[in-house]
Amino acid sequence: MSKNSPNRQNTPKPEAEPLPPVRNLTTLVFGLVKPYYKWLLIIFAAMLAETAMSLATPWPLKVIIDNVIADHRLPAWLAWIKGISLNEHKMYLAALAAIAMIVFTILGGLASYTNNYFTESVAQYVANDLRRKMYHHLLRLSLSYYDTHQVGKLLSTITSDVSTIQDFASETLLSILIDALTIMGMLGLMFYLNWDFTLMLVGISPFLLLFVIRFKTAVKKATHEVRKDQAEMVAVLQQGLESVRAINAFGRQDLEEDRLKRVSFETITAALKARKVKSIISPVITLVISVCTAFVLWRGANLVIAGAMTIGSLTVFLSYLNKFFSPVKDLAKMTTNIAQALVALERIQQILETDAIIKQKPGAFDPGRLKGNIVFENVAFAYTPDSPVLRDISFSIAAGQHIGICGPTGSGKTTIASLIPRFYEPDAGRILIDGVDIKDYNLEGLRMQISFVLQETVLFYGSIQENIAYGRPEATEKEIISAAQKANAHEFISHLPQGYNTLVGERGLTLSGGERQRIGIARAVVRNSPILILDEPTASLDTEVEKNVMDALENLMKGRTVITITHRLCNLTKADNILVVNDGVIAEEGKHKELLQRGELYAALYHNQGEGIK
Ligand SMILES: Nc1ncnc2c1ncn2[C@@H]1O[C@H](COP(=O)(O)OP(=O)(O)OP(=O)(O)O)[C@@H](O)[C@H]1O
Repeated sequence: MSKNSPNRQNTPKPEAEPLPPVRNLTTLVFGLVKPYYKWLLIIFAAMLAETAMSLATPWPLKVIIDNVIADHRLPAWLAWIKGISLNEHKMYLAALAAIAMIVFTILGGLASYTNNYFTESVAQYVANDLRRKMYHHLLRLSLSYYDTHQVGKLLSTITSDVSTIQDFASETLLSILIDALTIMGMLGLMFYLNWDFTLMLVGISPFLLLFVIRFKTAVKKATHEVRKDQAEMVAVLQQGLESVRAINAFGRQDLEEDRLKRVSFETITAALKARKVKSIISPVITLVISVCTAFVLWRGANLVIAGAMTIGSLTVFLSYLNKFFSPVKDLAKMTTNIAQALVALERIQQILETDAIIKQKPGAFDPGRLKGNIVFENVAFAYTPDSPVLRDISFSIAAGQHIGICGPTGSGKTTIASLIPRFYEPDAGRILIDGVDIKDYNLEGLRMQISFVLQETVLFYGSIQENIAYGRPEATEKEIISAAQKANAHEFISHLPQGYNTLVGERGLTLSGGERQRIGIARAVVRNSPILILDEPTASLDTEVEKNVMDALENLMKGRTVITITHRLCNLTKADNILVVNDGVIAEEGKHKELLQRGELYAALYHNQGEGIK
């Protein structure tokens, strides 16, 4: 069975998810925002301006209360107004305070606009970079990674976790910084207005902070659970929708719905648990705030009566008090967002840190066009350490030879072929092409020399033309048409509504199995690589269609080294050599007739097929 078969993809796989070290998160974040440092500088300047304006807003009120309504001494910076007569200077002051209020608001608004716009830009671009970085990485991982990771969960990280980071960067992060700046500015001004009140506030803050930090750990743990369950849910949905044909065929909609029901309920339970933890923070902080405000009101009233404080100062103080606790409260609420962002970052980091990459040797070189001489020397391989699939495989194929690989199902035929383009690495032994270990070639160059026609040809969404040219995008229209002719596909393509421009693949026109295979063959013709691997290319076709596809394959095979994996032994009668694989070793080797005469495994397989599948 080919590795791309839906059955294999749909088997739920165990998933190990160790958390990455947090120190690497800083490196990740730093690397992500570094390209946008100019925007960050603009954001920072705008943030300072916004904070300054927010701090300045209550001061006109103080001037009105203390210097216009009451007769307090003018502060030094307003002394120049004194020259004007008393009544006039009061009107002057009132107008000035009113204008100042408007100016502060306008400047604050402008700063906030700049802030928001640039922060959103940074967030969008960082999310874009993250998505692309992850996709880039995922597309280059060894196929063994996908044997143990569900695609649905990966999808969930690329979409949901990246959006969490984006929202955090565009909304929460900005607020946290503004809040922190505001708190610092306010503390300074509050000390200036009345230091003993301020000391009291500062005294409470560490307790609040401790409380918030203590809860952050709990919230983060709960958030982790929620995200895990959500990803599980996406995996179930993705698997179900992808297999909708099989589900309908077996009438097992109920089973799939039950699967979703289970994970969906698990998500609810985890989300409610997380909410329970989060909900404690807000009421506790509100209580602390109201106790402080009550104290300031009581003590402030006493001070004003005793003449130790002006009403205007008390008003500014109260307004700051309100403002002081609002960022503190926000910061507490943001604990949740911070926890969510950290969890998302960790999940992203986990993907980016996976080094299940086929390693490129230093000095690996592009082989250029190979002749196609293939040698396996004592190759052993296992997908999982405790169950070896290939044990000691040695064979050689001369350039231009056509060899067949057959054997009972599950004996390791497809695995042998997967090692040649290095989809997986052998655990022992080596593979040479044209006398050089394939590890010495760079991956891209090596893979360029190999074409596949598999049991099912995957069509990508796009035109037939693009699909044929998938393995060599620079192919000309003439080359594409000539390839389609060699693949016996030109005729049916010409009859399609838009010919070579007809859209196929998901949401496009559906082609029959035989038509898809011929597109697959045309694709291999266009790629024109010296090594060709055919893995059961006609297994899913009926005899009539198979003949047509076989003719096309004959055209494709000319002048190339070809490895044909097949159960239909009658397709191997012309092969230069046949390897009969059994239980991870080569049990027999020879030409069709020789193997039949020998009367062992090959002969048994051949006769088991009733010699009929001819
Ligand atoms: N991705 C994988 N992860 C784990 N085990 C795998 C994987 N692919 C194949 N195997 C196992 O390795 C063994 C050999 O599989 P392989 O597909 O190479 O056999 P095959 O001879 O091509 O089988 P078939 O004739 O059914 O296509 C089987 O036992 C199979 O279950």
